[in-house]
Amino acid sequence: MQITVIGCGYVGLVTAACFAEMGNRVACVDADEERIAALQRGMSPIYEPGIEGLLQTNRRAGRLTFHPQLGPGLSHSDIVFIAVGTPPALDGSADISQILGVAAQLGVLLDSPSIVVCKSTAPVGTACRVQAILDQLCQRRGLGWQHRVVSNPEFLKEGAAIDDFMRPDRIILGTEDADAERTMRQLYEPFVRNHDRILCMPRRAAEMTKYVANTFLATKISFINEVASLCELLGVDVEEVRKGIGADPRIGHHFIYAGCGYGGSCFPKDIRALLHMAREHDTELPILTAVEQRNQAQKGWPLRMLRKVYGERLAGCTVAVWGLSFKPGTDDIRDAPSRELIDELLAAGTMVKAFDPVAGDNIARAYPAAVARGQLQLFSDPYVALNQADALALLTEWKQFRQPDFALMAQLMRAPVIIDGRNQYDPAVVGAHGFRHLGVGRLPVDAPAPLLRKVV
Ligand SMILES: NC(=O)c1ccc[n+]([C@@H]2O[C@H](COP(=O)([O-])OP(=O)(O)OC[C@H]3O[C@@H](n4cnc5c(N)ncnc54)[C@H](O)[C@@H]3O)[C@@H](O)[C@H]2O)c1
Ligand SMILES: O=c1ccn([C@@H]2O[C@H](COP(=O)(O)OP(=O)(O)O[C@H]3O[C@H](CO)[C@@H](O)[C@H](O)[C@H]3O)[C@@H](O)[C@H]2O)c(=O)[nH]1
Repeated sequence: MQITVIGCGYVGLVTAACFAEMGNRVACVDADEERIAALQRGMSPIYEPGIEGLLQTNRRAGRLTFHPQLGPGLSHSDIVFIAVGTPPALDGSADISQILGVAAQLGVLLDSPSIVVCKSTAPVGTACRVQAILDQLCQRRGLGWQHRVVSNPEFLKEGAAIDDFMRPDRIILGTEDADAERTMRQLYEPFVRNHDRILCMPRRAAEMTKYVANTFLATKISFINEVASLCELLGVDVEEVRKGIGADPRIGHHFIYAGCGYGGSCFPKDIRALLHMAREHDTELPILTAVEQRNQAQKGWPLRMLRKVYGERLAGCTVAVWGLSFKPGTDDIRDAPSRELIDELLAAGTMVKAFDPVAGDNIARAYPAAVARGQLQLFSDPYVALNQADALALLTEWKQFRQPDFALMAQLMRAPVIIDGRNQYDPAVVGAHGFRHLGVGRLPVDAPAPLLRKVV
C-alpha cells in the first residue's frame, strides 16, 4: 500500500518504519525541517532501540522517504496517518490544533479518496471533527467522494516501541465504515498473523479506550505509591507487598512498582485531558484527580529524602543524579521526575552532577544557564558524576545501574547516601557497603555506625 505518515516523532517514525518493513511504501512528513534533513541523511532524531536499523534498511530499499511538507507529490495515498503532537493546553485539555491543521491541509491536497487515520491520542470526538473538515473541503472542491476517517490509537511504550508495534497486544480500529475496516485489517494483517488481535469499534469508543488504558495504568502506579508511603510509616517493605499482591492474577505484576512517580509525554497529559473532558460535561473524576495529586507528591519524594538527610544544609551539597529520562530505553525527558528534582536543587543552590546513558544532551539543552554557570554538570561516566557527591539520587532504572561497583562508589562519594527512587537496591546489600539507603516504601537499613561517619 502507499502510506503517508504525518509527524515523525516517537509514534510517527515507529509506525512508518514498521509498515515499510512489511513491504509498504511509506512517505513521512514533518514540519520540522532539521528533523527531516537528519532522517534524509539516515540519522534518527530520537533514541529508540532498533529504530535506526529499520529506518536505514527501508530508506535504502526505497520504501521509506522523508518530506518537509505535504506537497503535490503526496496527493495520492491509500492511507494517511496523522501522528502529530497533542500537547496539553494551559487548562489541561489536549491541544488538537496540530491535528486539525493537518486535516485542513489534507482536505486541500488529497486528489483521491483516502483513509485518514488519527494515530495521535486525541479527545473523544476528534475523528468526527477531522471527518467534518475533510467533508467540507471535498465539497468545496466539487469532488464527488469522501475520505473516511478512522481512529487507531497507538499503545507503544517508549524503549520497547518497535516490539510493541510489531507484536501488539491489540489493535483498536475505530470506524463505522465497513470498507475502511477491511483495508485497515489488511494493513495490519502481517502484525497479527498468528492471533487475531484486532478490535473494531465506533470511533468515539476507540478514542476513549486510549485514555482509559493510560489513566488506568497511572492509577495502578499512584495506588502503589500511596501504599508505599503507608508502608514507610508501618515498618513494612513495599517490595514484599508488591510481590504478594502481584501473584494474584487478577492484580498482576505489571505497573505496581513504587517509585518517584510516572513521567513521560503520555500519562501526565492524558490524565489532565480526561479530567478536562469530564469538566466539560460538568462531572468530576475524584479518583483521577487523586492519581494526579499523588504523582505530583511522588515526584517530590527524592527532594524530601535529601532534606531528611541534610535539612537546610542541602544548599551547600553536591547531589549526583543517575537517570534523567522518564524511563529506561529512551532519551525522552518530557515530564521526567529528574526535571522536578533538578529544578528544586538548582533553586536551592545545590550543585548537581548528572549522568544518563542517552538523555544527557536533552537535559543540557533544557538547562543552558545552569550548565553555563557550572551548577549543573553532565557526565558521560556514571562514576565520575559521583566524585565528592553528598548523595546519589537514582531516578531511572537503566540496567547498567543495577549492579554497580558499590565499593568504588563509596570511595568516590563524600558521603555514602543513596536516594533510591526506583527501588533498585537491596537495602541490606548497600548497607553492607556502608551506604545509608532510602527507598520508596522500603525499610531503612542504616549502615554500621563507623561507616556512616562520613554522613554529616
Ligand atoms: N510517545 C509515545 O510513547 C506515544 C505513544 C502512544 C501515543 N502517543 C501519542 O501520539 C502522538 C504523537 O506523540 P509523539 O510522542 O510521537 O510526539 P512528538 O512530539 O515526538 O512528534 C510529533 C511530531 O509531529 C510534528 N508535527 C507537528 N505538526 C506538524 C504538521 N502540521 N505537519 C507535519 N508534522 C508536524 C512535530 O514536528 C514532531 O516531530 C501524541 O498524541 C501522543 O500522545 C505517543
Ligand atoms: O510500575 C510502574 C510502571 C511504570 N512506572 C512509570 O510510569 C511511566 C510510564 O511508563 P511506561 O508506561 O512504561 O512508558 P510510556 O512510554 O509512557 O508508555 C505509556 O504511554 C504510552 C503513550 O500513550 C502508551 O502507548 C503506553 O501503552 C503506556 O504504557 C514511567 O515514568 C515509569 O517509570 C512506574 O513508576 N511504575
